Amino acid sequence: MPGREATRERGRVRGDVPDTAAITARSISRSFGRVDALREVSLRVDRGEIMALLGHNGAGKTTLVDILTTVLPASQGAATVAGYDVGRQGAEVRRRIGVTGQFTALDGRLSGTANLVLIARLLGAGRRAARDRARELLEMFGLSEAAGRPARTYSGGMRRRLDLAACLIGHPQVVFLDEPTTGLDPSSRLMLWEIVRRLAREGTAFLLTTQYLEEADRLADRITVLSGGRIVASGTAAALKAQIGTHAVQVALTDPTRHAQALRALRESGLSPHWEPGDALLSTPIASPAEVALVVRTLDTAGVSCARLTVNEPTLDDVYLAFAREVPRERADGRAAK
Ligand SMILES: Nc1ncnc2c1ncn2[C@@H]1O[C@H](COP(=O)(O)OP(=O)(O)OP(=O)(O)O)[C@@H](O)[C@H]1O
Repeated sequence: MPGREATRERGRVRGDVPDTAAITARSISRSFGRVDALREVSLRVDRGEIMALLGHNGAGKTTLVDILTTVLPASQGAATVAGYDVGRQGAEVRRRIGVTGQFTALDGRLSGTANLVLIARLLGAGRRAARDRARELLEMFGLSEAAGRPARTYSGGMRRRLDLAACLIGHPQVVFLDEPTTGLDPSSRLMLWEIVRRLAREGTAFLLTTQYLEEADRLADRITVLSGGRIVASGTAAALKAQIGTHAVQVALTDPTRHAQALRALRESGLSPHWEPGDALLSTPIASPAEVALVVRTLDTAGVSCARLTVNEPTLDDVYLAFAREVPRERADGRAAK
């Protein structure tokens, strides 16, 4: 529609936002009373890029996504999505984004097709175009066979796929995925990753929040780690891994009650080990394979013996724990600063 297009171009934020930017956030802060949920967060996601947002519970992920999707105003700072200012041009932003979870209220009595057709019609598509788009998406998500069944008969995984299909109906330029594969079986997970990659290759930008470090590692072009409302690390998985060390040593202790002692000794040797109750292995990133000897010597001197020791590439767990630790825990929990 040329008129609408012209209005869109006039409304586009002018200035320093280059054309390839799908999301820009500059010094975004948000407080809830005395709680600083986000503190001076700046990031950029380009068209066709997949960015993963990693963080503990309460790190600020939802708050950031809510601000970028115009659900919440920022207390400070500015952000654009698809070229529009989220504070001043909310309707323009909303027209160009897809948000998963938004359609969890899909009508269970309606079939998969009927649900998608209804949403397409609400977005202004003609009857024929709505049906075509619904068929295309149901096929893309492996739901063609179930297309005629009421959505309430779908499994959890199928409903999640239908939800993502629903958020893609309007060909959004930017898609926000909240924990996209939580609860999905491995094959549904792979299918979803494949669809996301394909859409990204076609130019759609994705911002996904995930607790699955493997998901961020395998799917995202770049990862942003949030802790206590601040960005504590950002970069490709490879760059983040390189920042904390080239390898990680994983150790299974012969006596599982000696973890605290092992952690203390390794820290005193200048290493950054981590282990949580319930973990089978204690892991510590090292700067070079030569430092394996330091780990062995340290544990030996501390009188802690190992049942097994392996050397691997650092995992995102190593990355996450190394960076997130830099913010005091009470901040990560979101409690107000003194
Ligand atoms: N409406 C609100 N009122 C008060 N505090 C809030 C509100 N929304 C969020 N917070 C606080 O802001 C901080 C960040 O919360 P947020 O939900 O953004 O974190 P999150 O990273 O999405 O966590 P989760 O993984 O648990 O969803 C938390 O301390 C939270 O308690």
